[in-house]
Amino acid sequence: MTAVVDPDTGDALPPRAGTADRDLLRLVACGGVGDGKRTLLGRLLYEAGAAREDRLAAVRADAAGRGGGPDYALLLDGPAAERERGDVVHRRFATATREFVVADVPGRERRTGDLVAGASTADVALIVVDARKSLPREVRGHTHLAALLGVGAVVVAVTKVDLVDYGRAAHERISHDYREFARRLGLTAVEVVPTCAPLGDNVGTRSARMPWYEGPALLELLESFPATDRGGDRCFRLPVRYVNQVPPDFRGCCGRITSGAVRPGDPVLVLPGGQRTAVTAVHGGEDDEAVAGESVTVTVADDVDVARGDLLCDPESPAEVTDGFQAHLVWLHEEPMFPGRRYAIRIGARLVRGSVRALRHRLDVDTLDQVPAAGLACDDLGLVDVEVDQPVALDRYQDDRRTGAFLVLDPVTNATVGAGMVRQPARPGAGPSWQRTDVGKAARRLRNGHRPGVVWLTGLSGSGKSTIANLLEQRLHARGVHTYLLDGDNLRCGLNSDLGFRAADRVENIRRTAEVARLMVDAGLVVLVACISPFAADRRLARALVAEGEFCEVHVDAPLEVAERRDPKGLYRRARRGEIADFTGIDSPYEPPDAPEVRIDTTGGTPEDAVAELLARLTAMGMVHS
Ligand SMILES: Nc1ncnc2c1ncn2[C@@H]1O[C@H](COP(=O)(O)OS(=O)(=O)O)[C@@H](OP(=O)(O)O)[C@H]1O
Ligand SMILES: Nc1ncnc2c1ncn2[C@@H]1O[C@H](COP(=O)(O)OP(=O)(O)O)[C@@H](O)[C@H]1O
Repeated sequence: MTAVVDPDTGDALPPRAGTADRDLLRLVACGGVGDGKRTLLGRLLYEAGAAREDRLAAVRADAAGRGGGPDYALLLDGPAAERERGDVVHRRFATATREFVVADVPGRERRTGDLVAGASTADVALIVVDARKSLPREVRGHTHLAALLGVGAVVVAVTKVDLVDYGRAAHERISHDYREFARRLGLTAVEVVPTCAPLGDNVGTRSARMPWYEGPALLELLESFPATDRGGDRCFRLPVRYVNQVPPDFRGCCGRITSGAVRPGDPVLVLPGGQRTAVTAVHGGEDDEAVAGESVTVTVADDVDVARGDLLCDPESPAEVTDGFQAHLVWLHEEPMFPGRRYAIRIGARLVRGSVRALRHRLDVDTLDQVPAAGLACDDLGLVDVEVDQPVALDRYQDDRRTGAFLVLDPVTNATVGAGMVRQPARPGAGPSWQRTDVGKAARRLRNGHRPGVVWLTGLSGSGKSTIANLLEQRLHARGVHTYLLDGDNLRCGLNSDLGFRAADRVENIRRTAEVARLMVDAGLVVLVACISPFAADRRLARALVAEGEFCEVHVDAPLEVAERRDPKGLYRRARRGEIADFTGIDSPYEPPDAPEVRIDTTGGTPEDAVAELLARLTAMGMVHS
């Protein structure tokens, strides 16, 4: 067999001449640590004739040095950095009839994010199970995720059958249990192949040592699967990455077709706007036609409004336009996801702001149990309700894996923090929308004679928030400013009396407080908030709820030793004695603000000094008249 392979880089190389018309099959390979996945993949490369000569020589030298059989796993020596980091490695190789891309998912404990990266484009999951084991939890987890990510078929390679004397029983047991488990997930296309990778049994060719097995060898099986679904048969979708304007009148919509095909004359719908028009020209395809996977520039008739981030689609079967959807969300970041926090969300070519409105449950990927949860930690998977600030066009993931997937980004760093699959768009307008009232903020401002705003004091317990806020309110009140002080302790006596001090409770505490502050700003007040508010993301949320210039973040700064020495309520003492858990600064974190409008060091001056400084700042912001 001839082969195209780049096991060094794992990069998707263009196929060698003569292989261009071979069907591509995308595989995701996973298995537990020590289950023999690397040896099997190495042997698969070898059987495909895809191993490099110098690497084969190294394998032979290694075997001779050890005085044992060849270690085929050494053929996989992929990019060192990826292996060290434990990232997914992509390997491309080909046989005479077929080209393969294998996403090799590391068999480590934390793997949800890896699997999402490897499986979201895969056609077939190759799952490795040690013949001596029953179905390990991780195999169940891999299968669950593969099903969720739309991988249509599974090949279970039962490895190490030599260690069960090539017997039929282990194979039959695994085969039965696995099919039963997969059926519950709706996965019915399951093949099971018994293998011994070091000796090559049933990898490239059928093994004489297992006459009871009548199916094909692994490579034969993989060669026989239907080709990768590139989306060409589905309805047309083109996320517009940018609009190329060339005066006086050329306007091309540029992007990569994710599904279907497009030709001049085709009617198209521009979403989320909803304008209907027709394609006048397609640049970038062949013979005026372009199909899924191709990057194109499309021009349309009429002077319709098309902008970067829009979705061009087939009017007969359009994507849904919505400002909310239910989705499976995989969290990929060390900082947990909590409902209410604001994120950037990328769907297709569109980038919007939004948040998880509700976390319905966390899914235990191994047991399929739905577990109640307040947040999602790194590698957790949950079912969530997402709401976005502007309407977006999307499909259900099960209908289209490209326009039904989205990424969640940190709004400040732009790092990817989550990946999701749309399960169900919400009915447009199903959620409540803000009702405009005739007496608005502007009218109240006129009547009050000052601008409204939020003075948000954050800091450790005992740093001085309540003392300063209280004194500031007295001064403002004396000057005729309409104020209200929201103190953490007071809020926790009523509105937030159901909340404790775990991270998720604090997030909800600050979300509610910020929403109340927003309403009070709408009512024309200068709102003083005195809450520890230990997480920067939540303070950002509070800021984002009011208009530019209406938020003044004040870091009431005292080192832990000072706050603890003051201990006005005796809480530090109790926390040190272990009577109070999750106490800020002791066993719960505090993230100081990077760039607050005001930082007050309370180890120095008096509360009066602090208030004088704050008044000056609020005067400059127009909340107070001098
Ligand atoms: N475990 C623990 N950690 C921190 N604080 C505790 C805790 N248990 C009780 N208290 C008391 O609750 C007050 C803090 O409530 P907040 O609503 O400001 O906290 S937070 O913003 O949700 O973090 C806080 O008030 P201040 O001392 O004024 O900050 C304490 O009086
Ligand atoms: N410059 C200062 N600003 C505010 N409080 C101060 C200052 N110096 C000393 N303190 C004292 O520190 C304590 C702060 O307690 P408190 O205002 O209840 O803190 P917090 O609301 O942050 O928990 C009070 O006893 C206060 O008198």
